[in-house]
Amino acid sequence: MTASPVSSGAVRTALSVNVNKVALVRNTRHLGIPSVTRAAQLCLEAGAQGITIHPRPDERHIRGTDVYELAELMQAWPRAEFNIEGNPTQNLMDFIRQVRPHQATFVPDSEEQFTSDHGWTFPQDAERLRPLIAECKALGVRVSLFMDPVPEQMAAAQAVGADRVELYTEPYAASWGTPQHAEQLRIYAAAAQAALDVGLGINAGHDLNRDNLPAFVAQVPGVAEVSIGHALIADALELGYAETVRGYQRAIDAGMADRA
Ligand SMILES: CC(=O)[C@@H](O)[C@H](O)COP(=O)(O)O
Ligand SMILES: NCC(=O)COP(=O)(O)O
Repeated sequence: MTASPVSSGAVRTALSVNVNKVALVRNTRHLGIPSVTRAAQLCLEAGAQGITIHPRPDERHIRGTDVYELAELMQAWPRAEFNIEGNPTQNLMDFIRQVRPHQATFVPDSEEQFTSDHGWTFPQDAERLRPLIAECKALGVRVSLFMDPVPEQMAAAQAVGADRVELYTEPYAASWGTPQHAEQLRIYAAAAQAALDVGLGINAGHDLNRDNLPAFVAQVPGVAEVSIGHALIADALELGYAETVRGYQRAIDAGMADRA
């Protein structure tokens, strides 16, 4: 599913479900359950507009086999998007070359990193990213750069060839329910506007959930995609995938209804 990154008010925020944590549970036994492809299928049937994975080099959750099995599954869902995240200086590019997903999200994680916790930094990262971005785009794969919400960094992200930025939203999520929430929204809105102003699309992710999602979608302009995994899969353990995805869709719809 694509969205225009320019007319922020017209952008429909797509939900891309990250199934990393289904794989994490699956990997604790040699039984193949819970199935990652079944989880993706059920989420897509319930209305998710995409599936996201982050095949880390240590295969702590998503394994190489998952990448190819999900790519095959996505063939049956031509209106949905496949988003593969990773560090392009590690193992990501081989998957991109072989699978050609709709989107590659470049994340500057080290191999042993506990989870993603920061974005790229310019100008330091520009020259090593530029050829890798160009290769993805030559393969017809959209490139999104995982970024901290720093307005001054957005022009450099565009200049290196990115199509979109994914705003790293843990600081926003951590502010939920605190006096800092309003200020965090202003920070992310300014970063998103700076990205829109240079023609970048806006994605967002990390620690988003049903509670903090509506305000983010309402107050941060032009969010084309949210990729959500940890909290959504946790909710699905209680509610099931279908009801959970519908709940997250309602949260997005509520945010869009409140857009200025
Ligand atoms: C980039 C990001 O914020 C997440 O998509 C990432 O996939 C989280 O990785 P873990 O699921 O390994 O914590
Ligand atoms: N890019 C963010 C993502 O895919 C999932 O992050 P989280 O919801 O697991 O924190």
